[in-house]
This record gives sequence, structure tokens and C-alpha cells, in this order.
Amino acid sequence: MEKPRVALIAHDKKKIDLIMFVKENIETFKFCELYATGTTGKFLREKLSLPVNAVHSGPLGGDIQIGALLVEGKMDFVIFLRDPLTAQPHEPDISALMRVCDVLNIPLATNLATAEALVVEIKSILKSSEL
Ligand SMILES: O=C(CO)COP(=O)(O)O
Repeated sequence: MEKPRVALIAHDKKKIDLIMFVKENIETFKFCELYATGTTGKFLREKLSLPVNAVHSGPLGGDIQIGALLVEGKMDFVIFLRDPLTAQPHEPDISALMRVCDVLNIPLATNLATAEALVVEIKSILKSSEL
């Protein structure tokens, strides 16, 4: 079976939360094909030495690129820790990404509680593929 393909994205005030979350679940994420927006991907590589396919930074079109991968059927899960308290200049791109997740019924976690639930699901996929 192909590795689960997971997009990891975090706004600036949520980047530490995402790094900590991925670190805590590294035994799951290291068996996934990881994608990230530019700066998030750089953090993941530098702090956790994880191989990540990085697209452009979110404000420069990265969310749209992740959305395009979804449309092409190349993404299985999206973990997107948004900052709900800070206005983003690229809000339309963020909405488009989330909309595409809904159109295509792709699991999307926008907070840590839901991200935990997605990790449970990813673990069970990895476990069943071992059998
Ligand atoms: O802005 C983002 C998502 O909307 C994240 O982009 P970066 O990972 O490049 O900071």
C-alpha cells in the first residue's frame, strides 16, 4: 500500500504547536508521505529532520498548491492549524483549500483535538497495511 499522504500546515502562531504535535507522533508521521507549505515545511525539516515535500509559502500560493494536489487525488489527510485570532492576507486561499477538502470529502483537522483523531485513523491505516 502507498504511504498515507498528509499535508501539514500551520499559521505562524501555531507553528510551535504543530512541531510539538508532529514530534509527539513522529512514529506515525515517519511512515507517511509528508507535504507542507513553505515555512512550515522548513520548520519540520530543521527541527525534526523529517523529509517533507514543501510547496510555496502559504501567503505566496502554497495553500492553493496543496489544494491542487487534493484536486488531483494526491492527498489523503490535511492537518492545518489555523490561527483564528489573526487576519491573514491570503484568507481567500485558505477558504479555497478548506472548501476543496469539503468538496472531496478529505479529512481536515484545523485544531489539535481533531488532529489527534486523524492520527488515530492514520495509525489504523498503517497497522492494517502491515497485515
Ligand atoms: O500561511 C499558511 C497557511 O495559510 C502557512 O504558510 P507557511 O507554512 O509558509 O507559513
